[in-house]
Amino acid sequence: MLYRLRNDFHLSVITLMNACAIVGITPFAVWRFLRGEYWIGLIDLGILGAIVGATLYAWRTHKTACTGLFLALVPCTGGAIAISLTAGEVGLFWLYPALICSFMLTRPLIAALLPLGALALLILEGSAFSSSQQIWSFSVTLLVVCACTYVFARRSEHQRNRLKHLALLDPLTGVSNRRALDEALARAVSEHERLGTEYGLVLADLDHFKRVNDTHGHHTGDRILVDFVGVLAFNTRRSDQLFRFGGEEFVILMSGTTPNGLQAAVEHVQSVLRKTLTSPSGPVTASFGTAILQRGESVDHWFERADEALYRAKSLGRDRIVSGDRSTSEALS
Ligand SMILES: Nc1nc2c(ncn2[C@@H]2O[C@H](COP(=O)(O)OP(=O)(O)OP(=O)(O)O)[C@@H](O)[C@H]2O)c(=O)[nH]1
Repeated sequence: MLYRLRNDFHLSVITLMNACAIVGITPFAVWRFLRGEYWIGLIDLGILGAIVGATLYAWRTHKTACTGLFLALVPCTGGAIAISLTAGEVGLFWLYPALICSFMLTRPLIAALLPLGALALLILEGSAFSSSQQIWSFSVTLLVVCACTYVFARRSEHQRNRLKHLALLDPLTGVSNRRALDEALARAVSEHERLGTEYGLVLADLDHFKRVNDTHGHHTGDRILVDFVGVLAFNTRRSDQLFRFGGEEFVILMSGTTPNGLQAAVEHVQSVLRKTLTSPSGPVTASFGTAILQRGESVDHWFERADEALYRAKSLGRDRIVSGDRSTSEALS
């Protein structure tokens, strides 16, 4: 539970809003009932019920984007409109917290349009305002708050996306990192189980890379890693996904592939590497371990088979492809 709260920004905002709603709206609902204002008390309870229900839905289904939109639209904006129409000008103040919550729950543009739409509706209906001066001052303050919050929300959305991007990319080669690989492998296994999509895994590791680093320095090593990634990326399909697993080891996740297709794809990459990848002292080669995802197989077992195949490719002399799908070790040079 704590893990999900820490790692899912939208779920944490929805849960926080739920907690604030319970603490903030319940006393108002009780107070309204005690004063005999049953309609407003019922609206408060309706808002509370919608927020609690939507929060439970988000926790169960992981559908935080549509839950956020629902919360911004129905309990926040709809609730603020209902309170304003029932309670008059004192209810108008609820549009401000509704506005702030909408920006936390959904995309900035939608969040900006919701309070403006609510304001237009309330002005047209007219009963919530006591004078035209009040309409002007309320409209101007709401517009100012809306514009400032929009700018702030756009900036923080941009920064959040950038952080997410950086957290999943390897800074040297620009390909996805190990964290992204873990997510992609879990997705592949689940899709294989649900839809039967075939997946192939390729572990590619540069041969004697330590020697290259020791002889020519880390700058040359880095350049070779970048060239290696270029060959892997440009000689596989656009639908194939490339990851840096660590050091000089990379992973290619291929979808919709058969054992023969996987073998042919890796042979093609290997032949291009043999012709193009060089260090100042000569060609640089790579070893490959491959494995096709089997029915009912876990991520760990699938990865282990490809890793063992790579280990065999290294011990058989390097610069070769070994498949982890065959019961007997088969090495192709
Ligand atoms: N330049 C550079 N070197 C790296 C980077 N990450 C890991 N390495 C180096 O990669 C080398 C890996 O060495 P080993 O694990 O012994 O592998 P190897 O020398 O390629 O030997 P085999 O894999 O058995 O063929 C080490 O020297 C690491 O320092 C990096 O980002 N840049």
